[in-house]
Amino acid sequence: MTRIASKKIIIAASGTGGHIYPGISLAREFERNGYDVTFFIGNNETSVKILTDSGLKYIAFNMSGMPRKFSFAFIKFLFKLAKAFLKSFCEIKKINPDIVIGTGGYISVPAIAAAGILGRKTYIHEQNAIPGAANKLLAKIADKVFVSFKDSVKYFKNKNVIVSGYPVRRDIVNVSKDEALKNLNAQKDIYTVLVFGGSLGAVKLNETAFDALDKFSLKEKIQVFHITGSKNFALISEKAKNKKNYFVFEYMHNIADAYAVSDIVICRSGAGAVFELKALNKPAVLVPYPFATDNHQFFNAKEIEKPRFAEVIEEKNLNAQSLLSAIEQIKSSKSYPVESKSLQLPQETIFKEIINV
Ligand SMILES: CC(=O)N[C@H]1[C@@H](OP(=O)(O)OP(=O)(O)OC[C@H]2O[C@@H](n3ccc(=O)[nH]c3=O)[C@H](O)[C@@H]2O)O[C@H](CO)[C@@H](O)[C@@H]1O
Repeated sequence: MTRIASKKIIIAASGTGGHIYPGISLAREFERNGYDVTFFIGNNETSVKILTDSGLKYIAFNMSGMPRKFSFAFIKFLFKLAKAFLKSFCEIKKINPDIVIGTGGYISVPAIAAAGILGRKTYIHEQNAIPGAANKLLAKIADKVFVSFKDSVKYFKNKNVIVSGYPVRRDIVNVSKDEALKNLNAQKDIYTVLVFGGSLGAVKLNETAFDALDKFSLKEKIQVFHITGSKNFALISEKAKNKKNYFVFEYMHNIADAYAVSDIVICRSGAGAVFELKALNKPAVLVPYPFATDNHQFFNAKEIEKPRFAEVIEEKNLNAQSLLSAIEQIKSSKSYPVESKSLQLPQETIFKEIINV
């Protein structure tokens, strides 16, 4: 067993919470073990907002997602990619880590490629049931590939692939309900619903959830925490302004508290949400984002639909009535199976796999 000597690592992650939070979980695990962590992120609003709140060091790159069609925007993207590669190369030489980890988003591509050329150990984590284009490409050069889902091993042929699971943040699993109730100034013993549409929000889900919960509140006393994202925060806040026990947020850095107090969650099925719900054994209504690459959110949702933690509604079938029925179905079902929890968090598994080479 050879131990890696340098106590510095770089984590490249960008774009959405689903890519960045697993990077943060890994960063915390490396920090716990005395490592100095620097993030490479894209300079988009979500990435900067999450990293600033985390207090972790980061370097922002001028990068955005790859346009799907060949166009002027695509040529601009290639230009930015080349610049990001050069910048990654220089920053990796300066910081001098032995390890570079990519947890997704296009920033992983220049970071892992430059690290590979500089002879550093490189690792990637794929969150989704069906891998994205960037990770399929990077798997060809990375030393190891970590995946959340057992079924996604098949997409990485001839590679050193490890099923680690999704590194859910420690605070999400550790927060106590009493503490969370206090932090949110929430009521105890009242049916509590958390609504959110992934890290970027979801307009149709927001509006339909509001209407379904409006009907539900005529039959049941409920309390709602609704995270809207920026696009229709103003609209949902306006609709909810005269409603009792209906709290609207644009974004919640302390979503752990909202999970802890809720009896049911209505959300998209990004890998982050699915594995957080799984870790908490929390019943949910999932509405997969229909335009996710290869419909991966639908397949993510299967992870908790099969053991019946969740009702899944495809967006084409989403309306206030179908959502209300799913909520009522879950509320009346007493027996959601409780999974035994693994004692080792995925970030601990990944840390050990990387360090004990
Ligand atoms: C639209 C899109 O392409 N979404 C993708 C994006 O997910 P996206 O980031 O939208 O959704 P995920 O569910 O994977 O992750 C969201 C994360 O943000 C956190 N959160 C959210 C709202 C909030 O107010 N506070 C907060 O902390 C959640 O707890 C979760 O950890 O990356 C995921 C992982 O690759 C993919 O599965 C998704 O398909």
